[in-house]
Amino acid sequence: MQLPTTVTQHEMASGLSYLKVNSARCDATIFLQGAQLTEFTPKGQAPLIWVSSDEDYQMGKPVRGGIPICWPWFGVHEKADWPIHGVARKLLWSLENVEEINGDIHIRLALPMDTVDTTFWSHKSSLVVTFVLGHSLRVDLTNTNLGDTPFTLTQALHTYFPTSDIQKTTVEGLQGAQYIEFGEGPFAQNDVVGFARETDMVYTQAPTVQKIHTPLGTMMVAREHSTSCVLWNPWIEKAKRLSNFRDDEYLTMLCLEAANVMEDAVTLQPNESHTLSTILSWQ
Ligand SMILES: O=P(O)(O)OC[C@H]1O[C@H](O)[C@H](O)[C@@H](O)[C@@H]1O
Repeated sequence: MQLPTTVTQHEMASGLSYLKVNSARCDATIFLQGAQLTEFTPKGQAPLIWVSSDEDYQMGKPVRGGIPICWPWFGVHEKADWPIHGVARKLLWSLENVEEINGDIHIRLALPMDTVDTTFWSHKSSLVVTFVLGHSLRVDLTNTNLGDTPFTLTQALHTYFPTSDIQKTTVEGLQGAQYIEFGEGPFAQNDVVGFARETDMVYTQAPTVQKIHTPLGTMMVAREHSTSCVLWNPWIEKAKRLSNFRDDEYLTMLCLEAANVMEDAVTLQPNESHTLSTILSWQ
């Protein structure tokens, strides 16, 4: 495949391959494993995406940060020994297309379905992700039913955002939504959300745009074809148990994840497609 001059492919000593984008509009990094974006920095602005400084980029392990793709289920499966957040984030995706369109770089990857363990997903389907990298970042995750029976899945674009101080960080735009936390709820979200403890809220009926206010600036987070999202910060105790996560890093990150979970799960009839999208930028 002929890459535009602004996109280069590299390999780490661990064997992980990644694409590097250095365009007039942004710098970005996307790993083929998990189709996981780990860097997006609009030109002249601060990084919009967080990755742990403890990350060691190993094969078979999702990177702690960036945008892990959770598919074909989000969170802990009802079969307790199945992997949390599904299987797509650990598998090698194939690079389908890279092109520059009106100054934006479009990168498309697909999950080769013959690499998905049929214990976990046996439906005839396709899963494709497209990153549109410009002054902002757009991620489109498209599922298509290629079989002759319907199926249902849950999923999320599990985006890690930076902050310089979680205690001075708020999320605006969830007011009016309902949330479940630690198996309890639904509760009504009436106010702007702050952080003072472990946070693991699954929102439904969520407005489509949130603003994350941090001392670094305000980030805009929009979703399409999604009425659910997840807000997460592990706080002190859970931070100690997480892989590739320094004990004090809960102070400098949060996740706000575009999702299709709970009543927002996706059911696709034969030949039907669904695209979950998230659009991210500094305000
Ligand atoms: O450590 P991971 O498997 O990447 O999961 C990290 C986190 O993802 C989501 O935000 C879940 O709601 C959390 O409960 C989970 O701890």
